[in-house]
Amino acid sequence: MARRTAASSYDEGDVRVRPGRGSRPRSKLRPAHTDATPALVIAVDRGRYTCVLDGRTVTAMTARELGRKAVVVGDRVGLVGDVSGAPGTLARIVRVEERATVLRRTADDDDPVERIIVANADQLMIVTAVADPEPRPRLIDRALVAAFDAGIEPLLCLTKADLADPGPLLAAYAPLQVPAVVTRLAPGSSGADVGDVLQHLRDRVTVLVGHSGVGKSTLVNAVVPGADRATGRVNVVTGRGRHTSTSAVALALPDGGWVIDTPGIRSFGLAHVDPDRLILAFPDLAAETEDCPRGCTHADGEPECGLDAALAAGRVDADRLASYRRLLASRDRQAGD
Ligand SMILES: Nc1nc2c(ncn2[C@@H]2O[C@H](COP(=O)(O)OP(=O)(O)OP(=O)(O)O)[C@@H](O)[C@H]2O)c(=O)[nH]1
Ligand SMILES: [Zn+2]
Repeated sequence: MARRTAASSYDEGDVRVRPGRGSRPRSKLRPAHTDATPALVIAVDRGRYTCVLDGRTVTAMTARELGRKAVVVGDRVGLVGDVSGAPGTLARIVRVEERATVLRRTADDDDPVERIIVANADQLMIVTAVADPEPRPRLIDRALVAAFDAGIEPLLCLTKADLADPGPLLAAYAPLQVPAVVTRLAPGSSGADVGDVLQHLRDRVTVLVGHSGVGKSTLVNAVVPGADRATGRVNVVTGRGRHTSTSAVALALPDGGWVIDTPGIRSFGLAHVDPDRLILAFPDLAAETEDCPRGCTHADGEPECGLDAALAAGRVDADRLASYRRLLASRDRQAGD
């Protein structure tokens, strides 16, 4: 029985399982690799992991003892072997630290499995153009739900404010009290005037999501000098679309913090989202659900939902409740909708 427990913990990929204070012989367990060097995974490409430690870049592969556990961008790992980063060297990842947050990408036609794409992000920047392409509020809603569910703080970024007034979109999201920033093309330049975006990014690990053409690469180039993310829809050299890579990559911000660009995310799987968890992101509303019937989803039309009583009594704001319920309902829509 005890053996099964241990084996299943290993299946979870937790290679840091330690013997319970000398109660079992050490030799039966994996080496603890107390000498492993801590590093951060910033890119993944065909079984090779780009890691940074002490400001240098080291290429690594996963050690066999990790089993099938996936290592993703943002993971904090332990490295052994040659960690010099010298050309041609390859270190080994022997452990993956417990993840504070995980962001999942929904299953789609190309890949039927829902996968973790980024670990340990603390902010999700949802990039939307105010025009060209037109905003897609349902996608914004779904990204917000994914963020709230993952315990990652959302940040709304409205780009191309030189083309249209961001006011209506800001107003539409105001009841959710999500922080928002606005960017535009800097006059006479192809670069973005990123305004106060930087101050929201400093010292944080921010994942960027947004559909094609919203100006995500333009934004990354403006906040990470030298990032050299390709902009524009088509690669002029190859003539092909430039979606050659679908994996995330972390880029260091000059003043501390990371931005993680995610070319692969088209939408989020929300089927797993639990209403009891989502409402925790709305403490004012959550306080009104204590007397809800068991199993109440707090959705529109739920009999005797405490939120309706609170609304009738004027204890909650009607726009905020409507926004919350709209987000809740976005779980039931098609992923790409
Ligand atoms: N007018 C205006 N155009 C912008 C702005 N930001 C980006 N663009 C333009 O919008 C187009 C798309 O920008 P990208 O940065 O490549 O967009 P992206 O989101 O990275 O697109 P994908 O890589 O396809 O996902 C480019 O032609 C940019 O020059 C802006 O603030 N205002
Ligand atoms: Zn309820």
